[in-house]
Amino acid sequence: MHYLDRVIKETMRIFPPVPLIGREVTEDLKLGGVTLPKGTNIVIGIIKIHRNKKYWPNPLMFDPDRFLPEKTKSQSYCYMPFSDGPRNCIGIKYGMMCMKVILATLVRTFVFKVNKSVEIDEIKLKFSTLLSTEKPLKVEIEKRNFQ
Ligand code: HEM
Repeated sequence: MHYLDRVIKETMRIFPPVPLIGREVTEDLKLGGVTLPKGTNIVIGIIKIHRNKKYWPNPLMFDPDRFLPEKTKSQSYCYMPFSDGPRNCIGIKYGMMCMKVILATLVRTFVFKVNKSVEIDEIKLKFSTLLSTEKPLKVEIEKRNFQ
């Protein structure tokens, strides 16, 4: 389950289900040489942060070991699929638990195959409240044979 945990985290780094969040600036905020006046509406690009090579070397390489316990200490705000701060997701633990149970059940029951693999940088994304792909990604599913 530890490896599955890292696989899910790495998947949500490259493909965060909630790619953007909005906030209102409640007081004048100096940020990188500009001042955002109180009342400004801002969009925080979670997906942009998750794919920024300053924080994630070779960002489009799928590497669950980025989330090994000894490597995760300094990442904090570079990784926030569930947002962060006082209004972050209240369903983090439940959401993680559901994803692990569902994935473990699917992998135990079925074999997943692709005819043609697609590179991560070739996957065109649609940005909305929730992230999705522009075109469906096709996967063949067969019942696993336990004999
Ligand atoms: C993979 C699963 C999930 C992801 C990626 C996710 C992501 C997020 C994100 C990014 C936010 C912050 C939105 C913002 O700041 O504007 C949020 C808020 C929230 N999430 Fe989730 N969520 C997940 C599952 C769940 C589940 C399972 C529940 C409930 C059982 C839940 C309940 C909530 C609630 C109530 C808020 C609003 C919190 C507030 O405004 O104080 N989420 N979620």
